[in-house]
Amino acid sequence: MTNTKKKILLLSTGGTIASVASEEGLVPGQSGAELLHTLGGQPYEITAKDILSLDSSNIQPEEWAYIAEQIYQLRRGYDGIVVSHGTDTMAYTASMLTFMLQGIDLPVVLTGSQVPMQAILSDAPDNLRVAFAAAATCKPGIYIAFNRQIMRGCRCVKIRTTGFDAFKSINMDPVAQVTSDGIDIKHSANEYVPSEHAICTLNTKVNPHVAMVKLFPGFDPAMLKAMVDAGCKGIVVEAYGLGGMNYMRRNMVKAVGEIIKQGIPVIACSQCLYERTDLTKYEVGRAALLEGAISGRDMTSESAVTKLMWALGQEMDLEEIRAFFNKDIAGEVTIARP
Ligand SMILES: NC(=O)C[C@H](N)C(=O)O
Repeated sequence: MTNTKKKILLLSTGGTIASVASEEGLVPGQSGAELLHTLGGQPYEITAKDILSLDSSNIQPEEWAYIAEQIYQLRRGYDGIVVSHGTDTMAYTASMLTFMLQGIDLPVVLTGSQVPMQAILSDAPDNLRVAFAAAATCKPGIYIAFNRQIMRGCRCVKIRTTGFDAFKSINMDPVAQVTSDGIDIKHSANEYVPSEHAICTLNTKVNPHVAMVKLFPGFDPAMLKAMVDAGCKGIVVEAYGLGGMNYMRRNMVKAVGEIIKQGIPVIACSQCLYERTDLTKYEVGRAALLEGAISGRDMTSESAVTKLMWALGQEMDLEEIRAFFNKDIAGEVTIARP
């Protein structure tokens, strides 16, 4: 008899899901095999591999590159991959994997939990079960599975510190959900993102010399210039509302213009979680646009900053980065106006 079970690879990286109590507080301590043991039997053939054991607060560009390499090198022979990961920076990792692994040819599903797997009433078993089901049935792509929803990774934001409903898919419905009878997953049409890459490519070059600044009334634009003087090669500004920036008294618009004239890209995103940036509507947005600010449109800040790091890693110049931000690489941005 042939074995028809789907083959899934579990890559464990740490996070609360794998954490155990220590005198210093919760620390990752459980292996992927231990997570699987607690979870119990699954209708898949699952292989576990521990690649990191970190709280995700410690996951940085070096770890993104390593995770991407592991996915790229180990993916052959599997129907899908689940990456167990801390929740704190999961949305950043998912976004960056989207850019590092363009044209990914199997589903890669990140998941984690708010309560360790070891705790009796943890959310970990449910999240893992849904992640495995997603890895077995979703179209190729990078996803986050959490609290019964499967979301495009590059659209996700962590919105809760402790609640089980920790992730929201921003400006795009979840690509799939667990059905109310709990038997299946209901997939939606926006699960599939056509890729320019016919084959999966691994490109882990990033430039982490970027800054992300949340604007607030009273912010001194000289700070922005100080960042550039300190070696910053690109800035994401979380501006107000549709992307507006102040020019009165403290002239943020002028500072942005001066930085762009030095060839340094400035991406204008919104502090608002939902809906898009539109620099054309108000004078305070148009002024920034005239100075050369690049609109982040409906991207999350997590996606914008990782896209910028990746673009700078490819040594794109200002105009190439502008063109790159006008393109949808893997479902992270809506280019056409509704
Ligand atoms: N819920 C979690 O996983 C939080 C943890 N500090 C982490 O991100 O690794």
